Amino acid sequence: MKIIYTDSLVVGAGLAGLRVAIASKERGLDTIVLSLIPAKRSHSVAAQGGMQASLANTVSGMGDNEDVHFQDTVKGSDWGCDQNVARMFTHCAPKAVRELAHWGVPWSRVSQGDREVIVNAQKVTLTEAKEAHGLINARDFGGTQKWRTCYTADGTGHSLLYAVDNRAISMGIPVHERMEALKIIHDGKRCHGVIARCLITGEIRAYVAKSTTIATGGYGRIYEVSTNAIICEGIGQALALETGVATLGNMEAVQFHPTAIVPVGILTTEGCRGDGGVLRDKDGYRFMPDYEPDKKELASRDVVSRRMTEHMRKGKGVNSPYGPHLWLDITLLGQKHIDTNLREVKEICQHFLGIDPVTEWIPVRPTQHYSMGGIRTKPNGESPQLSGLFSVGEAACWDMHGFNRLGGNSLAEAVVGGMIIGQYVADFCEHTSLNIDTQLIESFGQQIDAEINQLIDGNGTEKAITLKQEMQKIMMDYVGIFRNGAQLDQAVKALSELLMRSHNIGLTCKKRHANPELVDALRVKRMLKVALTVACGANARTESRGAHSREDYPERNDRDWLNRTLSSWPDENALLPTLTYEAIDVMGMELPPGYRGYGINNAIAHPDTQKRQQQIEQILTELNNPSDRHAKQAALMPYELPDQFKPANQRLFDNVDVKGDTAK
Ligand SMILES: Cc1cc2nc3c(=O)[nH]c(=O)nc-3n(C[C@H](O)[C@H](O)[C@H](O)COP(=O)(O)OP(=O)(O)OC[C@H]3O[C@@H](n4cnc5c(N)ncnc54)[C@H](O)[C@@H]3O)c2cc1C
Repeated sequence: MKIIYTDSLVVGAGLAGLRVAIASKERGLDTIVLSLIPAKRSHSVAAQGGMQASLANTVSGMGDNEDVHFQDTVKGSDWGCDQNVARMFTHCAPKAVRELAHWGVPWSRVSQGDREVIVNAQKVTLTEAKEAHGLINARDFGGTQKWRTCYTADGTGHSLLYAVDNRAISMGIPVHERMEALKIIHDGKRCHGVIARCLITGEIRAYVAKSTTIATGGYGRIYEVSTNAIICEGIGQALALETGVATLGNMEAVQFHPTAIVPVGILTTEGCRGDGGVLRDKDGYRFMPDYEPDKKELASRDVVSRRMTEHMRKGKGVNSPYGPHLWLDITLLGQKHIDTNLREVKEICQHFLGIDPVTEWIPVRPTQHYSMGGIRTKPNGESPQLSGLFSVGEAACWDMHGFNRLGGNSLAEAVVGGMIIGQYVADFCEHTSLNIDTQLIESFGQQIDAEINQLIDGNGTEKAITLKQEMQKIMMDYVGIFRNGAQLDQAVKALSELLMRSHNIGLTCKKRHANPELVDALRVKRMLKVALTVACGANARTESRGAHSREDYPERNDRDWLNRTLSSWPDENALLPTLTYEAIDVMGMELPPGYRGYGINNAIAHPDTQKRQQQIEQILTELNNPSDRHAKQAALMPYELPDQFKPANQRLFDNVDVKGDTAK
């Protein structure tokens, strides 16, 4: 087995992984990136709508800053996030957007003067300031108080990934494509790299490194219908899980996006609603204002997806051969707007539905979209259990999203998280040395060899693709938008049986090199373990928080459940994960639990909430300069950041007293 040594190993060439690799390389470290596919085809490229950062250039973003973005993120998470991390993130997001502009991202820009937009289905004129002309623009997205989502039409992920990958190429960072990481090399305390398999030749290689960063994206494809690319199968999470040491956080927190097209599940961006599109039922009636009078279509995604499902359950969905759906109406935005700002959506509608969204409504239904759960890390991105193992982006539970992430906060997490964690990874590499017994490396390589030999030479009778499809259906039917104990019990039982059956997989094609059947066989067992962490976590969490919605426990229960689920895998033969819980300390919160401002207001309070609220009031009254928001925040909840990111962000209208909504 070939052994390749490096300082900083990054598994995953999406936005998050590449950004960490750039940070390592900038610090002079030898850096290698592994990817299933060419970097520019990573799933980040599919992101449409935009990236949140509180630049406050546009008139509807005036008054925005880190504090407002922080509040939106914490409320969006249904108080499930790590508020320290949300602070690190919101502070650095404007810096990341400007850095990306410097690297060539053609952000949509503000044009001074009047422009007509659609707000709440009405034409409204916005007047952009002369001073803002040419600065980075922002659009409205769900769950935010300000227009904060920076965008390049509806191809934001494409622009970002191309710019970041081009930057990585210009720095000479090697991406080893078609290399699939299958096992983490570790000694129970320290991570030493991965064993990977070349998808073309079948060669098994060891990559041994000072730091190993898992940036493999989400696990959406454990579901039957998902907006995710087909490679988003959760193998990164499985890598960590199979160490038996590293934990996964909040795996039950799975987001359903309100507007994927029916039946195939391709996304139409939240930008459609952000720009003024509305949802209609079978009668053409705009129903969201009845459910959410304040935010309407722009409540956060978990809320809108549930409201849509409720409405369809009342018989208001449009019947189709593929089940009921609702309509997304963007006709009111007009051809020019759609052609310039939503052109990918238009093409998707034309190519996959044969309709023109300029004149016709789009059939949509909530569909699996995002993984809030992932490899649990500390705020510096490192696993609390395995030193040298880092994780970032959708693969990780860093945890800035809690139980629901806001639209536009994920691209931002990938680049901002990559920017910050990249520095911690580089620090780690600079202060550590490679010291590993080569026998340990060989033993992990032999485990993968043995697994492949068993599949090829054994006489198993199960088909990997069948097990995968059964798993995907179980997840869709029983671990979806609305969950209940009876169905979750069924899901756990059925998934465990599938896991048992996966030990008896056999192959029709016995080739060791490029062999999709072998790839599926290696993955499905891992995917099933990931699926079990989701189903078991959901079954155990007897409350509703963010995207985790229990019909039998409809309240958010801060008293008993203000915590993070940690899953680990006890041993190779186990059929269920072990769950433990990490408390979220209310007394350390800058923003104690409260009402989100949308959705149902039914939380059972945590006993410390009132105490912390009083403590905050006390701290604020004792401040010398209560109008200095940086001093205020530092007094309430100081947080760590690498030095270069600490300076305050500057905004065009910093010294202007902004009152209320400036739309006229
Ligand atoms: C259709 C769609 C639209 C979206 N639009 C938006 C948006 O407008 N705004 C927003 O904020 N978010 C959006 N998101 C979410 C956002 O795009 C993703 O969360 C984000 O891009 C994930 O980036 P990442 O770097 O973590 O992972 P990815 O971009 O998924 O990259 C994962 C990488 O890991 C590699 N990999 C995976 N497994 C292995 C393995 N075992 N071995 C080696 N390599 C491996 C892959 O090859 C890939 O390079 C959207 C998501 C979807 C599905």
